[in-house]
Amino acid sequence: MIAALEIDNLSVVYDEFHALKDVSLAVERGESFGLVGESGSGKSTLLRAVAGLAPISSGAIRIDGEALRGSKRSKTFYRRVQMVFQDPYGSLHPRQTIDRLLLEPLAIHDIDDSERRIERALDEVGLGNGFRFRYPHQLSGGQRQRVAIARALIVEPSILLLDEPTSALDASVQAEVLNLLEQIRRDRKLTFVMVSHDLGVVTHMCERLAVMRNGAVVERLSSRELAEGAVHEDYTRNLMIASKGFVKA
Ligand SMILES: Nc1ncnc2c1ncn2[C@@H]1O[C@H](COP(=O)(O)OP(=O)(O)OP(=O)(O)O)[C@@H](O)[C@H]1O
Repeated sequence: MIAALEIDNLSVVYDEFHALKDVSLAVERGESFGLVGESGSGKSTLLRAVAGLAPISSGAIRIDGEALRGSKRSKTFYRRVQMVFQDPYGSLHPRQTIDRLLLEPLAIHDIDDSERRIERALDEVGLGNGFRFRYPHQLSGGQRQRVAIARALIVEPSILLLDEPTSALDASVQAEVLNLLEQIRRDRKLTFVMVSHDLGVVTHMCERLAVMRNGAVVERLSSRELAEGAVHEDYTRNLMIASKGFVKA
């Protein structure tokens, strides 16, 4: 079976600095895959490279078997991968209504049918049509993140890249948004790649994960293995100790 996302020997180099070194991963369709690692280990860079937001120095990224690189990537390629960032304030333009914010990706991808899609997306993230003409500052943090999720979903991607999607939220709101994401993944049969510094969140949401250090993958394991402390690297054990509330290694 063709993997939803295949990353082969991917490297990203900024000037002389190797932010990613020969990273290889395969994520199956419908799977929720986690990326963990200390700050600066390259997790966001990996997501950004898949989304076309970081320059690929060498290696390949395939989505549903289709490999395209650099400027040769088509719009439909990008449409299949959407990203949700940690800080919805940063990703939602403050002077645009929710309606405008949702129309923007539709315009970029030349998608008609905006009325139906906006209604469906808002409904799906638990915000009714009443939110359409509000501005981001008129929403709570959790509601803003729901808008960011709706904005990613509206172009009907097959993969959602989630970069610390709930780290900026209070604990109870965090659980609500994680449950919402899980529901959406099942309903839409989406593939997730999720970055979180919180190992509890990753093991709750993902079946398998990769541990990153200094731009490389140092260990791959299942969430069950992580939860049971069946890890090989001391580095992974240290991440477990550092992650608040996670099983002590
Ligand atoms: N545009 C850029 N130019 C130069 N260096 C960059 C750029 N983007 C990221 N880096 C560097 O690449 C390394 C990896 O950064 P990245 O944001 O991927 O780490 P991360 O694991 O996501 O960290 P965090 O958990 O703190 O978000 C860091 O050392 C960072 O400074």
